[in-house]
Amino acid sequence: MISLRELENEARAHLAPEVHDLFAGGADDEITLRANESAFARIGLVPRVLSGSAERDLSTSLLGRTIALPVVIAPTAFHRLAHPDGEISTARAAQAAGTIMIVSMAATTPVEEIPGDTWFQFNVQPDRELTRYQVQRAEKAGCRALVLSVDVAAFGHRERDLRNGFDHLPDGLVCENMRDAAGVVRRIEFAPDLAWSDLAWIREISALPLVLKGITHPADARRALDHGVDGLIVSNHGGRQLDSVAATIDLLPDITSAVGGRVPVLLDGGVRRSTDIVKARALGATAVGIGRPVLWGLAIDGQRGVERVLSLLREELDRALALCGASSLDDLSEDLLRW
Ligand SMILES: Cc1cc2nc3c(=O)[nH]c(=O)nc-3n(C[C@H](O)[C@H](O)[C@H](O)COP(=O)(O)O)c2cc1C
Ligand SMILES: CCCCCCC(=O)C(=O)O
Repeated sequence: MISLRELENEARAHLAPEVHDLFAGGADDEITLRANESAFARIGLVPRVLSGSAERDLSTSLLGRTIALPVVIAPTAFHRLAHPDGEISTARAAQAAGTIMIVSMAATTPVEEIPGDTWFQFNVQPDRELTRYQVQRAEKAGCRALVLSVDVAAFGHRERDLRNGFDHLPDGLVCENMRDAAGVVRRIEFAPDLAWSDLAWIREISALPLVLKGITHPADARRALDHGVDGLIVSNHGGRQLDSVAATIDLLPDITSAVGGRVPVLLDGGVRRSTDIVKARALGATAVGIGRPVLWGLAIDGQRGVERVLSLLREELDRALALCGASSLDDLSEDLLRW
């Protein structure tokens, strides 16, 4: 397979239809889901030539670490629905590619068993003691940052899942990171009362860097900086929460300009080609996250499938940099774009 698009098509044959829908789907009319990808296509590149960029450096620095390419694994639930080795395979592929995996609170593998350079994503639970336990578990397991999803005041209305009646995991699979201190698997709940003032409490329970995922408004980006967060992820949850949220690549410039380089800004949603990464970098993102492509690779061929996803992006990105006349990601700036 020679592109993420081909992998996406092939994955359909490797998944039960209702699981494919669970992974592929978005909220309501899936306007945001489609917009994420189509917005990238609306931005044109204006490459430079004769710049002598014989060698390209694809690495970037993120929260004190160097990653080999500016692509991280966005947190996605239920990897063992895609492949029996689930999150372990994903993590090994991320490790082989020299990048970070953000482990989901809804992972089907305990965070302690997931190897490599990991961050831990969580939603604050109404039972704050459960959240405290999860966060401390992740820290003890060696995760290097916490990613708090802030776009989950309620659960998105996913009509494909409602139509398919997909409302629980098959026997034998559970959200392993939802176990409480007694080992009981608790249901994921939502906390609409979560507020900026709760960030201080999260700081109290963990010393790890804190990244907010699901920032879309520049005023919220500024507010997050006032609260001392360590990073932001511009995300609309891959179109799975509030439908009609603007495409992330369209939201990015206002956020990076509000942040002014004070903390890293990542973007996820619809990244399927290296030219999408070039556009995000040119608009100030440090790195991008990929969600569904990882699940497609995993469904097709486990660890090797995810490695293929990452190596395709790496090869494409190296070529795109050469064709843009860039030697490193820092050479990508807004003047290479035409809106
Ligand atoms: C099947 C699936 C499960 C997801 N699970 C989570 C999750 O557990 N936590 C979270 O913050 N985001 C979750 N997301 C959202 C992703 O982290 C990410 O924002 C989104 O997938 C990016 O868009 P993309 O799939 O177009 O790359 C999920 C997305 C998908 C498709
Ligand atoms: C009630 C189960 C919630 C799983 C959360 C995973 C997620 O965020 C998603 O988009 O799916």
